[in-house]
Amino acid sequence: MLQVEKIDLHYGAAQALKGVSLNAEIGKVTCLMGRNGVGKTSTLRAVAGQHGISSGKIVWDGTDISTLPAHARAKSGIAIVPQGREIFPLLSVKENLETGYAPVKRQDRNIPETIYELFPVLKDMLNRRGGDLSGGQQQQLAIARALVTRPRLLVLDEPTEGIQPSIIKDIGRAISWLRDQGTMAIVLVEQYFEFARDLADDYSVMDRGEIVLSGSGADLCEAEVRRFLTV
Ligand SMILES: Nc1ncnc2c1ncn2[C@@H]1O[C@H](COP(=O)(O)OP(=O)(O)OP(=O)(O)O)[C@@H](O)[C@H]1O
Repeated sequence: MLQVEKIDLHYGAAQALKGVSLNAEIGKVTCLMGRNGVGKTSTLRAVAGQHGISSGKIVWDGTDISTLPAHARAKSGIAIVPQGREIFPLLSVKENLETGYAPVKRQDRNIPETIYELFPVLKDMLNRRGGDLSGGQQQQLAIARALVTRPRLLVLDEPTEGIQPSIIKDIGRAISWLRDQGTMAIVLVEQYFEFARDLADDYSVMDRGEIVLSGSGADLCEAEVRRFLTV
């Protein structure tokens, strides 16, 4: 289980997160919603170790990981699918997947067949360059690369952004299948309300660096959440 406890995060003198708390449990999807610039990505960066926190703590599987570097967090089973996907355009699809090997033990350095079951298009395109894939295919590749690390905490930053509806459906199905395996906690940052609502076991909404609403997906009140999503 992930426990983010009252974290603050600063960029220089600017405070981006104020006392943010968030939990994510194995076998559940926790959705983090909010407008642009409210601190969703900063929260994920803090969890993945890409940016330090100034106070509070981050506990993963009972261990305080607040000061662990990003590569050590990856080794502890935390994988991030970044906003904008950040795949390597000149590497092939297969090579992009293999970049996920870095944090895993030598004997686990293979591409699990389930990845091709979730995203069959990747199998057909293994030798194509990452940069030649459509935006939706790149998003699937970015998720697949995270799965190669055998995560127990999968963190996704706006996976539907700029993606065509048919692929959004495939991604939604994949997230829900991964949740149902009961082996990983999933934190999903999303601005696409219906997508988040349909997947959320738990949700939190941010505004101006703070969590302003949270609860279980079953109790999510659309009007209340949308108040913090519309500009
Ligand atoms: N590297 C950075 N340096 C300085 N300020 C930053 C940096 N990254 C983000 N910020 C600022 O921190 C605040 C929170 O940004 P963050 O990216 O976490 O928000 P977000 O909710 O993820 O938004 P978006 O959906 O646009 O990614 C914003 O005011 C943003 O301008």
